[in-house]
Amino acid sequence: MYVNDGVKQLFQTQDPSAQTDSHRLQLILFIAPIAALVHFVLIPFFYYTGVAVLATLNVLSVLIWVYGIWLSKHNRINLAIQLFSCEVLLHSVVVSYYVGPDPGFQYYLWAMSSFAVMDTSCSRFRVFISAVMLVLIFALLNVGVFEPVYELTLSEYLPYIKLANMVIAGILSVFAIMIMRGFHQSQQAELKELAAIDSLTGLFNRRQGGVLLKQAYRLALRNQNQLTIVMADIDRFKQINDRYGHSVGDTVLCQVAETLQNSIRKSDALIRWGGEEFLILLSDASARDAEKLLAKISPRLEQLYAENEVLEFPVTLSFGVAQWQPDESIEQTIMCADDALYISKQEGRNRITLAESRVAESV
Ligand SMILES: Nc1nc2c(ncn2[C@@H]2O[C@H](COP(=O)(O)OP(=O)(O)OP(=O)(O)O)[C@@H](O)[C@H]2O)c(=O)[nH]1
Repeated sequence: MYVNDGVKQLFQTQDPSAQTDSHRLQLILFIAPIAALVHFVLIPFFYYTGVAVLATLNVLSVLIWVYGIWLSKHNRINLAIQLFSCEVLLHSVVVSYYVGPDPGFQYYLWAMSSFAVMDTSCSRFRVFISAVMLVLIFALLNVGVFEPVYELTLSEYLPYIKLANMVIAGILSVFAIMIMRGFHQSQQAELKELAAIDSLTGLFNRRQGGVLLKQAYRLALRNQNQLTIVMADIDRFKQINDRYGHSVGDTVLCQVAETLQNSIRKSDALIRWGGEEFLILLSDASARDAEKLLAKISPRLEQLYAENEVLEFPVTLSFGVAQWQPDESIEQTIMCADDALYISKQEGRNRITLAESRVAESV
């Protein structure tokens, strides 16, 4: 698996609309079956309490909620939400008209207002107005704007029905907000990750590299640990791009990144520093330790070339190594590693150069 596979997956789930849809679908798949079940239970209730019109209305409601589930599963979530809003509105008004506000069916309008704002097909203003309308209609029904046409025969159960409706509607409303909270949190986590990761290779990007370098520097300063910086650069990478095209160049970059990643310890950090340049941050390691570690990389790259059917020459890397000295800043160490890398390039590439002044001190 390439190092960047994880990031590719990240990008696949990164489409914000796809993410919103998965959260809205999750919400619908929780709410709609409950709503359909409640309506289903109400069919015999209204039938035996003598309000046949409401029994029929509940049959229609069950069908609407089931159809809404089908629509949602077929990527028509906004239409499903609009349909649910209309159903709840119609149901609340008709039930209040026939039996008044006492059974508390109008509370579903209140819950629906937080659900209706999830319709992303309309402007924010329209969605806001629709949700506020639902709340206003709830308020009107709740104060008893209609004189009930029927008197329910099981009126002694009305307080319990009202209680159940209030609790169910309230929980649905809380659940809707919880889903949106989860969505917001997962988006924040992904944004944080995207800000730190290079999209091609899946390595830390230069921005995050700066943060890691500072952390490692402070730790080394406090604990008097060794710290070594390696600058690595792919040799004649332009030729690879020019000869085989940019996408092969990208693949080579990812393969090199993966080889480097597999060659360092988990406690070390590999950063994509520039186009075809990498920075390796080795904690608790001297320049000599780094040299030994880097010596293992060339054979691994050669092996990669042997397995590659496109490239006609092996990919090689030039390295510059500098061990941090307690009296210098981390920027100075990076500059030394960069100078050492320059020497590697000057001397013919595919080699490791240790920053001169530090080698004697580090052995
Ligand atoms: N495919 C690909 N190419 C890149 C990327 N970033 C930088 N490059 C290319 O890397 C090449 C770097 O070329 P140079 O700076 O001349 O270095 P080089 O050819 O490796 O030569 P030396 O470093 O001197 O060995 C340029 O052609 C850039 O376009 C990338 O993300 N993908």
